[in-house]
Amino acid sequence: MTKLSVNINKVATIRNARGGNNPDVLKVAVDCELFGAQGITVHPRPDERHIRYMDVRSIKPLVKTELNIEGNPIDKYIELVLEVCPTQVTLVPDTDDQLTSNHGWDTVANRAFLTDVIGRFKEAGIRTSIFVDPSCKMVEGAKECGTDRIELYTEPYAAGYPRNREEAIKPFVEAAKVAKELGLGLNAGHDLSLENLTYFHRNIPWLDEVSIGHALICDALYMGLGNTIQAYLACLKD
Ligand SMILES: CC(=O)[C@@H](O)[C@H](O)COP(=O)(O)O
Ligand SMILES: NCC(=O)COP(=O)(O)O
Repeated sequence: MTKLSVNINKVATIRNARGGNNPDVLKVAVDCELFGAQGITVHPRPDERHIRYMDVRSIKPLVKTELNIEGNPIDKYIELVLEVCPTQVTLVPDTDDQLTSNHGWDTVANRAFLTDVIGRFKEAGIRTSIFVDPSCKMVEGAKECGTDRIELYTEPYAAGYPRNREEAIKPFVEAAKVAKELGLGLNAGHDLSLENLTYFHRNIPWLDEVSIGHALICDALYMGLGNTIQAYLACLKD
């Protein structure tokens, strides 16, 4: 079964535009679960322009499914994750001024650092995932770091899908096969949508989780949050 984790960063972005508490990010997290989401993802960035560190602290006791905290493991992020103790932590190599995540880790060059950080989170009982490009070498490198899972960075798949989906999926299937052979859990995310999700899942049915934010929140403007979550869940049916 592939779980749907809803990334609520975009909800926080709208709230932050006016400085008040509308929409209420905490209520949205709870409602996503009521509507069928099997996880909540948050991605706090150092400038807190999306979800804030304080939001993450407040969300933890409310989430009844799985809380996934994504981000670059700088010191204050590591402290936050160890304090909140989510179900899963996903390490993403973002720079501070990045518009959004746009690449995975070089798991070979950063092996010592990643091994150390992964070890600290696992010692605290937190499942770990490393965000990687669809490269067999990077998946093997992630395994060497001791992580439980990887998350495939799916933007290139989403970008290539309208032109040639057979070509776009190829490196992802290869990387996913390597992950499976190595016994790594498998997540995927970035720019997945109602257009491209079914095909991705059909070709990699052993996916453990997808985390989806941007397209899902955009769809919810037209379809409503409940209908939208149900539509995404339907793409993940076995
Ligand atoms: C790692 C990843 O791909 C997502 O967390 C993505 O970066 C969403 O973040 P924003 O919606 O805040 O851009
Ligand atoms: N890990 C990917 C994620 O959480 C959401 O990415 P997107 O759907 O907002 O591009």
